[in-house]
Amino acid sequence: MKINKPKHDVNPDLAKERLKCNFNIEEVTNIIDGGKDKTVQRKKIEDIALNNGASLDEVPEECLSIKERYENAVRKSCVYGNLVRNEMLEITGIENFESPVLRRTADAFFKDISPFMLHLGMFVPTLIGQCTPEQTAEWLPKALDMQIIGAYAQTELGHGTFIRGLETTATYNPEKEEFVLHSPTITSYKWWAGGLGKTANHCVVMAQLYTQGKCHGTHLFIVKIRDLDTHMPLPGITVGEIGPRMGFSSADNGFLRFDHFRIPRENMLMKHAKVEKDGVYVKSAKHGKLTYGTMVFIRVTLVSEMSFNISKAATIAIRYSAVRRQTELRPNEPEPQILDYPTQQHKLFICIATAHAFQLTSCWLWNTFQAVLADMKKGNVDTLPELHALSSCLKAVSTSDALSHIEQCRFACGGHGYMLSSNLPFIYSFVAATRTYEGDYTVLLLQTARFLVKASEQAEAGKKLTQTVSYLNRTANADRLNWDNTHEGIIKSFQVIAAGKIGQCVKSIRDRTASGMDYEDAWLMTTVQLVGAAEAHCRAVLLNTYWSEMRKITEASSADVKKVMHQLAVLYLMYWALEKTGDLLKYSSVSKKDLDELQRRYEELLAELRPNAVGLVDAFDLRDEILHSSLGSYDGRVYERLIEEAHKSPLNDEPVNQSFHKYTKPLMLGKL
Ligand SMILES: CCCCC/C=C\C/C=C\C/C=C\C/C=C\CCCC(=O)SCCNC(=O)CCNC(=O)[C@H](O)C(C)(C)COP(=O)(O)OP(=O)(O)OC[C@H]1O[C@@H](n2cnc3c(N)ncnc32)[C@H](O)[C@@H]1OP(=O)(O)O
Ligand SMILES: Cc1cc2nc3c(=O)[nH]c(=O)nc-3n(C[C@H](O)[C@H](O)[C@H](O)COP(=O)(O)OP(=O)(O)OC[C@H]3O[C@@H](n4cnc5c(N)ncnc54)[C@H](O)[C@@H]3O)c2cc1C
Repeated sequence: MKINKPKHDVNPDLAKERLKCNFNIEEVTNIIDGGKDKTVQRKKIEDIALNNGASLDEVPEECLSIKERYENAVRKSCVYGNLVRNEMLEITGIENFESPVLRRTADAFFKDISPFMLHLGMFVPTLIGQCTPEQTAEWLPKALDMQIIGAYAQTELGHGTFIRGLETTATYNPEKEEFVLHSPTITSYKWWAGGLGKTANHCVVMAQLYTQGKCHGTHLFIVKIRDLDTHMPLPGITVGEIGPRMGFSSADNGFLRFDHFRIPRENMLMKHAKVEKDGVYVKSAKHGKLTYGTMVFIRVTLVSEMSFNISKAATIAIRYSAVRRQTELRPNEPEPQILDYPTQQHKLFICIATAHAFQLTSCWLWNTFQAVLADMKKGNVDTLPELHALSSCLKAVSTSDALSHIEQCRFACGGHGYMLSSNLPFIYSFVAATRTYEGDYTVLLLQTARFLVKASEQAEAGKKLTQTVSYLNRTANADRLNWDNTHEGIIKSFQVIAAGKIGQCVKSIRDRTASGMDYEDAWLMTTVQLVGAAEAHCRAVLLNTYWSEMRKITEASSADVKKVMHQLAVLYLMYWALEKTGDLLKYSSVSKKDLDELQRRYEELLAELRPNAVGLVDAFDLRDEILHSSLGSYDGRVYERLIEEAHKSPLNDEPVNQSFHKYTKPLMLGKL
């Protein structure tokens, strides 16, 4: 298999690591991609993106000013967007515009984020999910062809989480058959939307719909905000960029204020509800939250996005750890590679396993999502609450875990991991945002908790529950599980922990209401426990899904690949069992002896995986142009690249910086 042709000789330590690898790397790559044909397709698309050369920055993007950075990102986005439109979509098929493969090639162009990302990531999916067929025919081809560029403007300065509290109004005027969009307060400014500040000429806006004197709650509207020719904001629109932030530095997150801005009636996205010409409001949706569909879609895709980001960080940190040597173990012996330290393996091997766990879970979640969409097409919305609960907790936990694992990868690279040229700080700050956007961690776990409490009550009443909570049927009456030191035993114990925590929440709420509290207060007082219960449920789902999908997907694999995939999944189970020993002690009969045994086996497993560590990250098949890392390149020439990158610093353009003559010298001479 052709991967990453090295420009230089490969670092000898890294070369030796590759000789140690005892499984077929290409076979694992195919598993990750979802099949051999998918690998071939991915490589074809990557070749298109990478052969283009537009990704090459003469000056690293982080060394540019805010304006230059944005302008450079727009330049690259146009080249990239053109490639997506003219070449890549032909290969994936236009219906797969959100393919993770396209997302992956974007990283060859941007270390940070493209200002067009939200156009493809949220604007287009909203048109697909929220338009009538006539509206789709009107807007979608233009959006896919980049004739119009859109943003998703939902969050306001005063409200992100509580969508029902949004203040922007859309008031229908039947005489003119128009909606009037207005921002009545400071807190009603639209705030945060990616690409809105300078790039987009259209946006989807979430606003409170008023017609015939009545408010019907939040609905979506498509709004043209800039002239297509001059790009000037239209009269009645105030739009701009919200200012520098922790990451997302090459995109233009925006603010937007409406001053009685008029749009045609047809610009309300009317798939689930409409306003007739005379102002009559008609709701066709069978579920009240279908206008939140784009958020559910993105939460589903974020699980695979987290797998991709962890795999990047793990590749960088593991290749670096094979090259880096530090500290004499015994006098007069060479310093070991830092990858030989079990503490380093503990930080890093879980990252490889987690990337696999999230990838397999994301495929399973995607299939569940498609099945729910198919149900909804037939008018059945019964499966939506379970999908909402599932996508909420998996989004919350996958983004949160990804963030802490990526931080561990940075720690694992010592001082050099702090360099932007390592790319780890970019990956970290990008992923840090995912824990907040598209629904904050705590808020989404509380959504899952609502579903779990109801499910637990149904199990108590003897009702048969749906698949992801069916363990509540089995464990409703279980008190403490008899510890069973097998893989299935660990998974079962996580289901028992989840059931126990949910049961405890139900009990706390009941005790509190019994002592006179109203339900809302009892719920509020229990929310710390409810978040824990939803997290426990999510862990049970992740462990179970990873284990069963791994076994399915490796059924026809070679013995060596089966073995290493199995080892990774076992590592994942053991890691989480050891992380949650308190819960295991509370909800199962596990003893100190069992836990000591688990710890010993975990440490042995780290040692067993050690020879395959570099092979396992090579199997992610992340080309250097996508990794952008001085520490993680395929050739392992870490020190040469660090020096090369240092020379690119604009401060090295001249031997003496002018500030010496202006400030430092006068200070030295006492003339300041
Ligand atoms: C080149 C190719 C590119 C392809 C790109 C592909 C992928 C992209 C990958 C990565 C993306 C990259 C970059 C993206 C960058 C940035 C994107 C950021 C975009 C945003 O950041 S964009 C704003 C998102 N902003 C939120 O995320 C707000 C969170 N806040 C909420 O989401 C709600 O506000 C909530 C749920 C907290 C309360 O809402 P509420 O107050 O209205 O609801 P309420 O409490 O009344 O619940 C009544 C009943 O509805 C149920 N329910 C609620 N939601 C439901 C749903 N969605 N579906 C089904 N049921 C639902 C409840 O569970 C309950 O059910 P029950 O009654 O049975 O218990
Ligand atoms: C990089 C980035 C890009 C974004 N892009 C977009 C975009 O393109 N379009 C868009 O519309 N929005 C976008 N957003 C906004 C984003 O969706 C919101 O910031 C997010 O949903 C969180 O809402 P909030 O900011 O109102 O947080 P808040 O809800 O104010 O949260 C603050 C704290 O309060 C807690 N909290 C809030 N409510 C509850 C509750 N009910 N129970 C317990 N605790 C609670 C939270 O847990 C959190 O700790 C973006 C945000 C970021 C950071």
